[in-house]
Amino acid sequence: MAVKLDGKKLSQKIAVQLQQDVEKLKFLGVTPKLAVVLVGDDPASQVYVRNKRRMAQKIGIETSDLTLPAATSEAELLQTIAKLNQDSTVHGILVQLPLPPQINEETIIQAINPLKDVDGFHPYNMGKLFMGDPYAIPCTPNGIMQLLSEYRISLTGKKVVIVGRSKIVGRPLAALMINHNATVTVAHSYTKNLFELTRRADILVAAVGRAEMFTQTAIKSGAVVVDVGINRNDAGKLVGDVDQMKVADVASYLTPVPGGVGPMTIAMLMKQTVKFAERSVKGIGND
Ligand SMILES: NC(=O)C1=CN([C@@H]2O[C@H](COP(=O)(O)OP(=O)(O)OC[C@H]3O[C@@H](n4cnc5c(N)ncnc54)[C@H](OP(=O)(O)O)[C@@H]3O)[C@@H](O)[C@H]2O)C=CC1
Ligand SMILES: Nc1nc(=O)c2c([nH]1)NC[C@@H]1CN(c3ccc(C(=O)N[C@@H](CCC(=O)O)C(=O)O)cc3)C=[N+]21
Ligand SMILES: [Mg+2]
Repeated sequence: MAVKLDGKKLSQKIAVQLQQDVEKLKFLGVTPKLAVVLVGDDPASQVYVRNKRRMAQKIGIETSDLTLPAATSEAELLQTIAKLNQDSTVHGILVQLPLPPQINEETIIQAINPLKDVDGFHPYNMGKLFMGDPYAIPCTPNGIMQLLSEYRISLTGKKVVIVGRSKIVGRPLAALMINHNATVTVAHSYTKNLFELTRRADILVAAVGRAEMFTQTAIKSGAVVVDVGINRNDAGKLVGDVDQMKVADVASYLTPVPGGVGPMTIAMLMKQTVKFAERSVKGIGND
């Protein structure tokens, strides 16, 4: 049976550390503040907003949630971002993706001050990441790396297959894992013979968004399996991209859904916000 990579447990441990960092900041007169902009009502984004609010409260981070109607124009959203960029009490800005079709995602991401870009999606931050010198690391990839590290799973020399090439998960994770000396292959909807490829992976990351599409036939015996997917199955239950029951028999380590990558994403979002707040105070923080 695979060992569970317990993201919920690790995220709680990180929250305790962050609580202390926030206390220090408050002593110096600074309260870390994260602004989250949600346009419309994407279901995965709503789960994110809810869980994020809960953890921020626990740590002592102030959050301001701006929910705009699905019909919001690009110009209106740009105005909202400009205000947040100018507001010196706001340390982190997150615009939830996907955005409605009338809004160009690239235009919006580029409008966020890269120094407040907690997601790390701005081309400046993506560029820094790909050059091996990140300023802000995207939260889901960062959470996966922290979780592997916690369980002493090394990336050096490992064959990694990432299924999915989105800007939220697949692309930045590939960059991070290259930076950590893994040999990385990124698969997507045009990949041929997908399971032949995934069966060769020492570490498989599933980030597709299709309920339980990976079964034991997709996995090498003893592989580490990271399930990023958040889907509803036919019964309305929250499930990942991996058939957990079947894969647990062949994998060495496996992230559960829920309780794996999701809580780590939120913990990394909190950590990045605190880091940005620390950088705004002279003399504390690492860089
Ligand atoms: N746990 C967490 O913290 C997070 C979870 N998620 C979840 O992870 C999943 C993926 O999210 P996200 O990256 O935003 O999704 P996107 O929809 O942006 O990307 C999905 C990727 O999967 C690829 N793909 C689709 N179908 C197949 C297929 N049959 N075979 C191989 N590849 C395929 C697509 O290929 P192509 O590029 O060719 O279209 C694309 O690259 C979702 O379930 C989402 O809810 C997302 C973010 C955080
Ligand atoms: N700009 C942007 N950045 C993102 O990082 C981003 C985004 N937009 N849009 C939506 C996706 C999705 N996402 C999730 C994060 C945490 C959980 C999460 O908390 N999951 C819990 C769910 C527990 C539950 O409530 O049942 C778990 O897996 O245990 C889910 C989904 C971040 N995303
Ligand atoms: Mg769009």
